[in-house]
Amino acid sequence: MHAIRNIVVLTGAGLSAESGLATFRGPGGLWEGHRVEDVCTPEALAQDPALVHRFYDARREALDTVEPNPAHQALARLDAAWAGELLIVTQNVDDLHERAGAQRLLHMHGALRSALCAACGTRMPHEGALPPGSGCSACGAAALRPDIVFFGEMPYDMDRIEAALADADLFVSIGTSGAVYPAAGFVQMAAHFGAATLELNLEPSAGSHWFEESRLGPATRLVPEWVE
Ligand SMILES: CC(C)NC(=O)[C@H](Cc1c[nH]c2ccccc12)NC(=O)[C@H](CCCC/N=C(/NCCC(=O)O)S[C@H]1O[C@H](COP(=O)(O)OP(=O)(O)OC[C@H]2O[C@@H](n3cnc4c(N)ncnc43)[C@H](O)[C@@H]2O)[C@@H](O)[C@H]1O)NC(=O)OCc1ccccc1
Repeated sequence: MHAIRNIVVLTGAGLSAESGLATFRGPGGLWEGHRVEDVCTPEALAQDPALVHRFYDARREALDTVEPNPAHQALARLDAAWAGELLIVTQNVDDLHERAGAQRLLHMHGALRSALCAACGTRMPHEGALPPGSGCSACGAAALRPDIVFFGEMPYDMDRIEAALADADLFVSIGTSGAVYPAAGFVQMAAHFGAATLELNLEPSAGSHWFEESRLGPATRLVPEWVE
């Protein structure tokens, strides 16, 4: 096996589960009987902006009640120590990666601590509740929305992600069910360009068969073991 220099790590809700944040497809999924698809689409935002804004206000507020766990901390240590290329691509909208100290990180599905102007496209840090019709400081339009990539919307930084996958020697997927695209297709892309592929997950995922190796167990055990 060729030397590992360039690593891409993909993370999902399972990474933050042991910090106390609900996953999407675990028991009692995220939202008061709402399917995520019902509150996480442009149509839902158009139909019932108050519901969608309240959904993300509640998740933003919950961030103050949780802490990064040993899996987040291990990835931050790897980020600080790894001399080669490393890119942590998270599907998570929580801020636990960066609170653990991760730097080489991108949120492909947006972030709770950010707001997006639907009129001019400006993204800006945001704390606290975000009522519908909040004004954009860049263009003045009353068009701020949660800075979240909804279903049917293009994820952020796909060019950077695809370039990193094409150069990767190792692709590692942690705490994701492999149910949502384009993230679920990254393992195939990385393998196509010759990367070794490793999955760390509590249970087999929809994409496990694409990985050369799958280790099953809680992220707080598997990730520090893998990093050390
Ligand atoms: C449902 C699915 C079939 N639908 C899609 O994939 C759609 C449509 C689609 C596109 N291409 C396709 C191809 C085929 C089929 C469908 C599609 N994709 C999209 O709409 C995407 C955008 C999707 C992004 C939606 N936003 C999210 N999040 C933000 C919101 C929010 O967070 O509220 S997705 C959201 O759901 C996904 C949930 O998955 P996971 O994170 O994996 O969580 P889950 O609960 O499912 O699983 C947890 C896992 O962890 C494990 N686990 C649990 N505890 C632990 C533990 N303790 N330790 C370790 N592991 C653990 C469990 O075993 C489990 O496996 C994440 O991506 C998450 O971000 N956009 C797009 O395609 O745009 C088009 C386009 C293209 C070009 C140009 C313009 C437009």
